[in-house]
Amino acid sequence: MQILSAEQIRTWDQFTIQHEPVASVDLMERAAGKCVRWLKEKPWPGKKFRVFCGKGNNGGDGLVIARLLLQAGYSVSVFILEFGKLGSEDFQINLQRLHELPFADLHFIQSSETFPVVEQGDVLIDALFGSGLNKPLEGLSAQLVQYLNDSGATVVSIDLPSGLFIEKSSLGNAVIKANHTLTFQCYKLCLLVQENAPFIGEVVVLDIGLHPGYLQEIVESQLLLDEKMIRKIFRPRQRFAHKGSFGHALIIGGSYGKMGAVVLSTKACMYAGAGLTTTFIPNCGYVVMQTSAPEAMCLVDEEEKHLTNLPDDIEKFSAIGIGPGMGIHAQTQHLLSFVIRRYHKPLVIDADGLNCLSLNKDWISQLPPYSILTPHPKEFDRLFGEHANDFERIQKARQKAKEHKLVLVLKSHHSFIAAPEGPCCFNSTGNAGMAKGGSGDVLTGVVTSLLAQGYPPKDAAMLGVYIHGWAGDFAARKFSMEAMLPSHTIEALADVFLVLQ
Ligand SMILES: NC(=O)C1=CN([C@@H]2O[C@H](COP(=O)(O)OP(=O)(O)OC[C@H]3O[C@@H](n4cnc5c(N)ncnc54)[C@H](O)[C@@H]3O)[C@@H](O)[C@H]2O)[C@@H](O)CC1
Ligand SMILES: Nc1ncnc2c1ncn2[C@@H]1O[C@H](COP(=O)(O)OP(=O)(O)O)[C@@H](O)[C@H]1O
Ligand SMILES: [K+]
Repeated sequence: MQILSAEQIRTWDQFTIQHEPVASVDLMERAAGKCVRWLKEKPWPGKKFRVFCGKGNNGGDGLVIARLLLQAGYSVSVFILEFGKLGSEDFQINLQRLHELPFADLHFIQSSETFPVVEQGDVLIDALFGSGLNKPLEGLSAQLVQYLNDSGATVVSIDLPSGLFIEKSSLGNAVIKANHTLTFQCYKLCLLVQENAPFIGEVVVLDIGLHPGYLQEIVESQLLLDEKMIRKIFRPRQRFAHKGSFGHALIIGGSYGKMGAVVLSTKACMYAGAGLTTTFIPNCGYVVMQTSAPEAMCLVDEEEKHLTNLPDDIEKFSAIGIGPGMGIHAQTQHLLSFVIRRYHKPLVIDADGLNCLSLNKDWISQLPPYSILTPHPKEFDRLFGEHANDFERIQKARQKAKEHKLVLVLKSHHSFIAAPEGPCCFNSTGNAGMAKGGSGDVLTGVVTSLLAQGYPPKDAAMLGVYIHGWAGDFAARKFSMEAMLPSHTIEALADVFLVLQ
């Protein structure tokens, strides 16, 4: 699914109006109709709707929703936030239509004294502002948003939680805290970033039938990964394949007390299909590794507790994943520098591998082209400097991916993948049960495995991130988000591949 800018969404509306063709007010009717259909499917115990409208087209949507709910027999009150300006054309038309209903309960909010009493069981429909927001809310609008947020009632936002910017940070601004966001036609950037988690609640994308022809006219710049895209990347195993067909992966990691990380990566690498997997670990981890991952071969550093010296012939490996649990000892940093100089194919670098890189930033420009780095936001900031918000991080990831020819995976609920070429992607799988130490190590193993199997680096990152989250979703269904472990995510890769076949 494409992720469009506010400007593109406006143009898409206009394109639809022209090419379907459909009158703008009828498109609004259709959009609101979809919202009402969704609302009707829910039980809403109080069944009392309070619709808050601005005077733009988002408010227009609110008026149509109110009318349709009224006609369906629900109890509805409408509150229009008054700015002293005339509403948009479609707003005015729909205000008139609402007035024509004999039983419309309509109010205008002109000051905080006229804020209505809101009860906990009420369902608030937030149609104050949508994609037309042009500055942070202030004055009466901001007060109303605060008032509604404090009410404790369930909030359903139409298109966007009011006050939320689509493409820039809204941190510190007055924004509606929605329980559900019914957004039109496509995902928007603001609904994918971690920092907006308090505002967006459950996101439902409603197909309002915008004209598909428009999508052929635009250059794809950011996508939300979906199963269809993943199936295009995934390559089923050939019948006559042998273990040599699926590459030989090397996982480098571990230190005293952190052997679990490299064990998880190693197992994930095998479960994701690598032909052969070798690990390079400090001596203290030998028994641990051989016992917990007997299918993997084990190379052991002479040093007991941390990594120091690799054998010279690392070029023979089809892919190398480095970092899980390896610590940042000076000798381990040196080992990373050796790998960067000696190995010429793309690397996968995670966790302490990234931390070692942060301590030696000039190595970033020396990384083999198309290496895959998988930082979480803190690791990302250590590498590329402090960022005030997620939008800045995403922008920086795009820039650094191009500048250094890297594939950057910024991990989060919707992990973001930036590559030197082509559209950037957000992931759509995964759940909060994966917010547990070790989940990242599993991802390292999966991506290294796919790289070893010959997937191009960006594909390995996209497929890896997607199936990692998908496996997490299977694990959560089986064990609950609370009790699931990264080990369960590894085992659930089996469920993913069974579906993908
Ligand atoms: N045909 C269309 O264009 C469709 C539009 N739709 C709805 O239209 C919305 C966009 O409508 P609009 O472009 O009219 O914009 P909005 O309704 O989001 O808001 C714009 C209005 O609010 C005012 N405003 C913006 N920022 C403000 C601020 N900080 N403080 C106070 N006032 C502010 C503007 O001056 C304008 O009057 C979408 O979010 C969607 O809900 C849907 O009905 C689908 C079809
Ligand atoms: N709430 C969540 N929703 C979806 N995925 C999540 C969530 N929390 C964590 N994850 C995923 O789990 C992994 C965590 O990685 P990381 O932060 O490196 O953890 P660790 O280093 O402890 O293993 C990432 O791939 C991330 O996308
Ligand atoms: K809204």
